[in-house]
This record gives sequence, structure tokens and C-alpha cells, in this order.
Amino acid sequence: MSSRAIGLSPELYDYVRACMPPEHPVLAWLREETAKLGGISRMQIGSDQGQLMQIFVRMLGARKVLEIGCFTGYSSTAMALAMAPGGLLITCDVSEQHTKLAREAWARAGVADRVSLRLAPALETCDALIAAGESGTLDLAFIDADKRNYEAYWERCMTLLRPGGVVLVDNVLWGGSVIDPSIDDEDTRAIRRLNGKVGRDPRVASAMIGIGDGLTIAVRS
Ligand SMILES: C[S@@+](CC[C@H](N)C(=O)[O-])C[C@H]1O[C@@H](n2cnc3c(N)ncnc32)[C@H](O)[C@@H]1O
Repeated sequence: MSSRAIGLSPELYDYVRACMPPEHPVLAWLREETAKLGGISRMQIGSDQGQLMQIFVRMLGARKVLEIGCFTGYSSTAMALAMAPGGLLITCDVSEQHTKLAREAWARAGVADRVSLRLAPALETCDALIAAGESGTLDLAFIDADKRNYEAYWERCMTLLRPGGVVLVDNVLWGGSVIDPSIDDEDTRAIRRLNGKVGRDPRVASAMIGIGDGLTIAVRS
């Protein structure tokens, strides 16, 4: 058996997508609406990653979820759709403009009751949750915002997750930049720093997978 991952050609990726369940109509609508924003729409996760994240929500029976990086709401809507009523998904962003579309998506998907948007720098929101006594209570966290703060977000998630809780970190391969020695900008360095730390962090069991732009999955001890 090969120890290497199979590279997905566009045709093979289409095949994988075709074998997965169809995208929820609200998520398909949100993808179309977000595409109208132009290049920035690349920040949105893929539908295959959304479906994987829904599996984590279901496997954990997640009732309390933190998302760091809402944008137009694809990942939050996907996760909220997989949560049972009565659950709470707190999502952080600093953009009033982009999260307007997210609010519309939650309403259309019928999940607005379980989503709470915090429009503030995510570190402030994390620290407010810790100050409010929420340490050790989160079932699932998703880190997908400014890369420079990835390590700080990781530490906040270590505090906030319950034992057995899961943190997902997006963009950990950063378009391949992580292994390109000619690239040395602050975002790339921050991702490399976190990637170098996660595998040796005794507080978690972790794996890195090649979905989307690379996803780290870690379970809190
Ligand atoms: C990659 S996008 C998130 C994509 C989203 N998860 C999705 O599936 O569509 C990153 C988001 O993080 C937000 N962001 C950047 N810096 C932030 C900060 N310090 N605090 C909170 N949000 C921040 C940006 O405004 C942007 O909407």
C-alpha cells in the first residue's frame, strides 16, 4: 500500500463530489451568492469540507461550537444544519458587510435560532468566553480567520474545548506555501509555526488531511 496521498485531478474531484450527498440547497445558494463577490469568494470552504465538518458535528453530538472566521457563512451554516435544535454555534468575524449574507443563509436554512454572531476581533470573543467560565465546555472549534493569530486561537481553543472535544484548523497547507522556502511572509510563517507545534502538542491527538487547502483535526485529551 502506498504511504502517499492520491492527488485529485479536477475529474477525480468531480467524481468524489458526485459520490457525496448533494449540497444542501441553501449552501448551494450561498456558494452562488458568495461567488458574486469575486476573488474574495476563495475564502469560502469547499462543499466536501462542509460535509466532513457536518460529520464531526454529528459524531460529537455537538451542542456547543465555536467558529473563528464566519465570512459569508458557509461553514457555520453547514455545521448549524448538522446540530440538533437547542445547540449553540458562536461564530466570530470583524466584517459586518460579509456576515450580512451569513445572517440571510442562517434564516433561509432555519438555523438562526442556534447561531450567535460576535462581531469583534476573535481573540476578544475567545477571552470573553473564558472570562465567562466557558473553559472546558466546547465540543467543536473551527479556526479559519487571520493566520497571524492561529497560534493564539489554538491556545484559546485548548482552554475552551472539553476533553474529547475537537478542533479543526483550516488552510494548514496554504496553497503549498508551507514547503516553499522562497515564501517567508508573516501569514505563511504563522501557519508553519502552528503546524510545527500541533504534532508535538501533548494535549491533543492530531492528524493533517489534504482536503481543501489542508485541514488539521485534533482531539483534546
Ligand atoms: C477564510 S474566511 C472564513 C471562511 C468561512 N469559514 C467560510 O466557510 O465561508 C476568514 C474570515 O475571518 C475574518 N477575520 C479576519 N481577522 C479576524 C479577526 N481578528 N477576528 C475575527 N474575524 C476575523 C475575515 O473577516 C473573514 O471573513
